[in-house]
Order: sequence, then structure tokens, then C-alpha cells
Amino acid sequence: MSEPIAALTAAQAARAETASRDRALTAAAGMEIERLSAYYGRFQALADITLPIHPGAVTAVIGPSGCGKSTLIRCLNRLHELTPGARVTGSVRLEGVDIYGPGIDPARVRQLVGMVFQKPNPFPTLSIYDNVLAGVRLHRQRLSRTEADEIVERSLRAAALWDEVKDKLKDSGASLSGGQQQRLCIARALAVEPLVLLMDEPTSALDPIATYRIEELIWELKQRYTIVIVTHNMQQAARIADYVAFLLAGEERTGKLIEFDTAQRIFTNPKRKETEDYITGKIG
Ligand SMILES: Nc1ncnc2c1ncn2[C@@H]1O[C@H](COP(=O)(O)OP(=O)(O)OP(=O)(O)O)[C@@H](O)[C@H]1O
Repeated sequence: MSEPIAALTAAQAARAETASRDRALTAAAGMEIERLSAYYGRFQALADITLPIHPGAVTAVIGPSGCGKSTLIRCLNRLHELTPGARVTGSVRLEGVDIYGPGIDPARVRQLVGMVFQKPNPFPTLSIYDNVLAGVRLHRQRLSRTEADEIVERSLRAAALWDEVKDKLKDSGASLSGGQQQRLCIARALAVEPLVLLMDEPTSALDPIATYRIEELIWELKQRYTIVIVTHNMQQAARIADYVAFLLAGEERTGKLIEFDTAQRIFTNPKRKETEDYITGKIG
């Protein structure tokens, strides 16, 4: 078991800090979702989902509106349970360790499995510089100026934003364009050294050029991170995904996994008729 994963409990978090940094530089982590069901109160939003998230690859989660795509990825970093009345059964393993297991610190899980949302959400009152550091400061009380500068530059470079903002780091995050704001949010997520990056429709609020830049960035990021992206856009899934999970909800509105395969198989030769109907636009 690798060092940062073994140290998901709060007690070991400090020792894991360095190991996590080293690891993030070298290898991406895989996840295994097994018999996962998710509920909002008595309503079952997802039933019995089992699929692998392959390391260093992009997995796209697709399916019609309301089939449970967002719910699924929110279960991968324990965000789902923050909704009052929400709960999860089954397991999600990160490098072999069940993130729902006893003694696991959810805050640590959310650090290792980062999230970027649909609408760019930089903190409007914070500068670009402080936006990048916002998550880091939750985990590290003491941060020298040199360390902070290094994290800001490394994260902004990784998010392909450094050249555009390096001369105005003290400007408000809200002064940037929508696409730049989304890359700032990606920089903020990367600054805490995650192993996996979850993206919930990260380009749906962006114009085609900003979308293209984010897609290019996702290509670069998968060299170092495992990425799971929710998208409604089939062309986007075909362009960027290595693997695709197709979900569908029946009349009872509970989402189920219909098919998981390589993107190439899903888009050229899906096994299930429902998948073919969805990707050809007949349903959804
Ligand atoms: N906070 C909540 N309380 C109760 N039900 C919810 C809540 N959030 C989502 N749901 C329900 O759970 C189901 C799955 O929602 P989810 O947002 O995960 O679907 P989705 O596939 O991501 O949809 P979309 O593509 O429209 O974003 C839907 O029936 C939705 O109405």
C-alpha cells in the first residue's frame, strides 16, 4: 500500500504530506468502485455501480440528465454525504484502500481526490495568488513565502494559466475570463497535490475556444493525474476519454451502469442497444 493512501487517517496525515507530493510527481492512482449505491433520504439515486477507474487515464461518465452522473463522482471523494440525509453503501477503493472504511478522514480523501465544478467558482474577494493557495491553507497552517510562491507558480503552470497571469497575481480571481477562471479552479485543485481529479461538466459554461483549452489541458494532466469527467457532450467524450461509463435511470429514476468500456468500443461498437441509442441521440 502506498504511503499517502495508507495515511488517510488524520493521525498519519502529516507524514503523508511529503509522500503525497513525491507520489503526485511520479504516478497516478487507480480507483475501484464496487456495488456502490447512493441515496438522498429514501430516494435511491444510484444502484449497484461497479467499475474501475484506471490510473493515468480519462474516464468519462455519460448519460441523460438525472441519471446520477454528478452523484456518482461526488461519491468518489465523499462530497455526497455532505448533503443532509444522503448516504452511500458499497465501497470505493483508492489504491486498494476503501475511502469509506473505518478511521478514514473525509477531509484527507477530498485532498487526494480533488474536484472541479461546472461553474468556475474562484473566491471573488481573493486575489489570483490567494485563490490558488486557498485549499493548501486549509491543510497547512505554516507556509513560508518561498513555499507559497513555488506552489502558486507550479499549480498555475500545470493549469496552463501561468503565462497569462504571472504579472497580475494580486488581481482578483473574478477579473479573469470564464475559461481563465476555470483554469484557476483547476490550479487551486492541483495545489493540494491530489492523485485523482474529478471534473463535473467543467466546460459547459465556456465558449468553444475556452473549452478547447481545457480539453488540451486535460490531455496534459492525465500524464500525472487520474481524471474522471462528467460530460453531456459526446464529441467531447470521444475527443478526451480513454474509458467511458454510461449510466441510465429507469422509471423509478435510479441510475444504473449500463456499459463500461474503452471510449473506442463505446463510440464505435457498443455492446448494449441503450448505449447506441444514447450516443446516436435517440434517447436523452
Ligand atoms: N440534493 C438532492 N436531494 C434529492 N435528490 C437529489 C439531490 N441531488 C440530486 N438528486 C436527484 O438524484 C438524481 C441524480 O441526480 P444527479 O444530479 O446526480 O444527475 P446527473 O446525471 O448528474 O444530472 P444532470 O446531467 O442533469 O446534471 C436525480 O433524480 C436528482 O433529482
